[in-house]
Amino acid sequence: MYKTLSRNNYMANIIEVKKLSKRFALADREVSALSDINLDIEEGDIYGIIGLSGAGKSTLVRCLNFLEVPTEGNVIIEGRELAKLSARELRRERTRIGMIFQSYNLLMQKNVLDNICFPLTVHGLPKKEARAKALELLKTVELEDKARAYPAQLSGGQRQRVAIARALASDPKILLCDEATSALDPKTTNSILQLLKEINQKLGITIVIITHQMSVVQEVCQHVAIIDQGRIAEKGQVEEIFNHPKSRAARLLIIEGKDPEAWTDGVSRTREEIKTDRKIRIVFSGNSSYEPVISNMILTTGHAVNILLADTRDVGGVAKGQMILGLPEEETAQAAVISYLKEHGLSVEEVSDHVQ
Ligand SMILES: Nc1ncnc2c1ncn2[C@@H]1O[C@H](COP(=O)(O)OP(=O)(O)OP(=O)(O)O)[C@@H](O)[C@H]1O
Repeated sequence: MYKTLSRNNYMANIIEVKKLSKRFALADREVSALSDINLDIEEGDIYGIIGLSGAGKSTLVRCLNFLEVPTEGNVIIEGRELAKLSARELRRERTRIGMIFQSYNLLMQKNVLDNICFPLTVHGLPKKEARAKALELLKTVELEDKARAYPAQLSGGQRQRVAIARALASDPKILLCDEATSALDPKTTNSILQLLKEINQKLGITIVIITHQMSVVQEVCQHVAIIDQGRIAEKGQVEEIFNHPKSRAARLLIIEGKDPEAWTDGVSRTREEIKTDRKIRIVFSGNSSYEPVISNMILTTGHAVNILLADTRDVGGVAKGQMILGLPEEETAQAAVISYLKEHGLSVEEVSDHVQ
């Protein structure tokens, strides 16, 4: 249960998933949603679980708090084996695990304050105390001025903030987020992710984020597990997996992006222009600023490249992310471009049209 960090310093796993499988029995057949899942999530981590549609993400997140009981295996929360708990103990355990969803799940007939008070009064907290706590939580999510508003009067981002405040009301140790930003535009997504980061740092809550977007994982997660057809394809530190994706699923999610808007408008036009299909992927992992690198490369080598995919962000003046470049036709020009990029500290790998 404990990992040694140094001689006197131990990092505890707050969630352990052991050999977990989940099968659903249908009238005529059985569906295997998850097979042999093993995960260790450290206390204080922001852990991403990413996969394509149907991979098993939602089933896995529901198994983490036994809303869905696994067919085999176990989940251990702070040393307590969920499979061994009575129904009552399980209900108590669940109050320490908050959950938010893509669809917010707010009570539309109640105002914001009452939505947050509801789980508190249900658990017996006097109304006055519940309201005081709900008002505090509204400050945490920066919605003090919306206490009397109804969910229908709020934007998607504001509704998700209310859902977060409600999830925090029972002082959880863990917050599970199931596609919590999938319905939001990029700017609102970012503000919700920053709020989750703040909650993680200030309140010390461990956060598990289920998503199909690598950009979400990159923005906030320290560790990630990639799930493919119900199995863990790859797991580890986000930066390591992003820089060197090995499994088919990781390469699909990272290199092809599955985020079609990330591809530049000129993909088809560019493919005609370059007459060569040779493409490389470069990864910016922190010590280079991408615009000067690419423009300096063109100036120095005299060879142009086509930017087929640019999924880069400026983090405090430092480039993070990736680009896929279409190389010039001539082999000597290709070699010059590749060696320039490598000399300037970028990781370079060849990519094919279809990730295998
Ligand atoms: N209650 C259920 N009964 C039968 N099959 C189910 C049930 N829940 C999920 N499944 C199946 O399990 C597999 C995994 O589904 P799940 O919803 O966990 O995937 P997901 O990665 O969350 O997908 P999405 O991103 O599309 O929501 C799918 O094949 C799905 O059809």
